[in-house]
Amino acid sequence: MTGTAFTPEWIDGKIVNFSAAERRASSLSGRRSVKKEWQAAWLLKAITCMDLTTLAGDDTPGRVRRLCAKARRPVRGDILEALGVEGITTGAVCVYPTMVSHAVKALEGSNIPVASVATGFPAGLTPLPTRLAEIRYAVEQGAREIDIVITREHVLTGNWQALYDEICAMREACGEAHLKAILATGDLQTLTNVYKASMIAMQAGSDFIKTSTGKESVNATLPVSLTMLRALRDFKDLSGQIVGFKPAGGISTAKNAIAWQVLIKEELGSRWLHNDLFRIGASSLLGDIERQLEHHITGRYSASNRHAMA
Ligand SMILES: O=C[C@H](O)COP(=O)(O)O
Repeated sequence: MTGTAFTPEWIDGKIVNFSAAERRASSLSGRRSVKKEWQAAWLLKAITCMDLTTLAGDDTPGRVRRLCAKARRPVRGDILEALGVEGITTGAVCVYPTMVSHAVKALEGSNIPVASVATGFPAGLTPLPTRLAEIRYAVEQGAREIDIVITREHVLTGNWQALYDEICAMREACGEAHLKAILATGDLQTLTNVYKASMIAMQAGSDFIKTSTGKESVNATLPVSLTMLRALRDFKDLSGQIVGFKPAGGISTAKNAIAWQVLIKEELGSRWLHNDLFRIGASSLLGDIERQLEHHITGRYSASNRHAMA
C-alpha cells in the first residue's frame, strides 16, 4: 500500500476509553452470535484466513516442511468430504527468514504465500540498517509478506514522526511484498497508544496491522483488537484506503477464532472477512478447529441416526 503523508492531526488529542472498549469486547461471544449450523462455515473460513505459523528457536527445515504440508491439507479428507468442501488451504505460512526458502520450496505449485517475520523479531532492537537488510534477505528468499516489528520506544516516547519514518523505510525495503506491521500491543501500555500506533503504521503504508508477536506477556486481546479495528475504520474514512487486520498470539481455540470473526463482521463488515484483509496468526489453533469440525460432523450424523430410528 502507498499510505499517506505523515498526518499527526489524525491522532492529536485522541483518547481511547479502556473501560468502554473492555465492556464492548466482553459482550462478544462467538457462541451467542453464531448459530450452531453456521459454526462449521466460520471455522472453515478461519482456516483460509490463517497464517499457519512456526516461530521457535528450534525450527528446522523438516518442521517447516511438515507445516507446509499441513497448510496445503489443513483438515482430514474425510471431514472435508462430509462437509462437502474441497481444495481448502490456509491463508499463508509464517516463518523466520532462514526458513523462507524451505517453505517456498515445500509450497511450490500452490498459491499459498510465505510470510516471514523480520526486523529483529520479536524485540526489534537491532540497528535499522540491519533490520532493513533482513527484510531484503527474506524477500530475496521468496517471502511475499513481511511481518515487521516496530520500535516500541517510539510509541512510548510519543515520537510519531520516528515511527512513521521507520515504517516507511521498511515499506520501501519490502518492494512488492506486503508489509504487516506488528505493533506488539502488550508493550504499548495504553489503548490510546495502540490507536495512535495503528494510525501511524497505516499512514506509513502498512498493508496489515497486527496485534502481537506471540512473544509478549500479553498478546491478542479483544479490547486491543477492537481499538485497532476502530483505527482501521477511521483510517478508511479519512484516507479512503483499506488496510487489513491480523490478530496473533495466544489464539488457540476454535471458539476464539469465531469470536474474532464476529468482532470484525460487527465492526467493519463482511468485506474484511476475506484473507486479503484478515489473517489470524497462530501456531496452535488448527488442531482445535479440526477437532471441532470433526465433532460437528459426528454430531450431525448421530442426530440424523436418532431421527431415522425414531
Ligand atoms: O504471528 C504469529 C504468532 O507468533 C503466533 O503466536 P502463537 O504461537 O501464540 O499462536
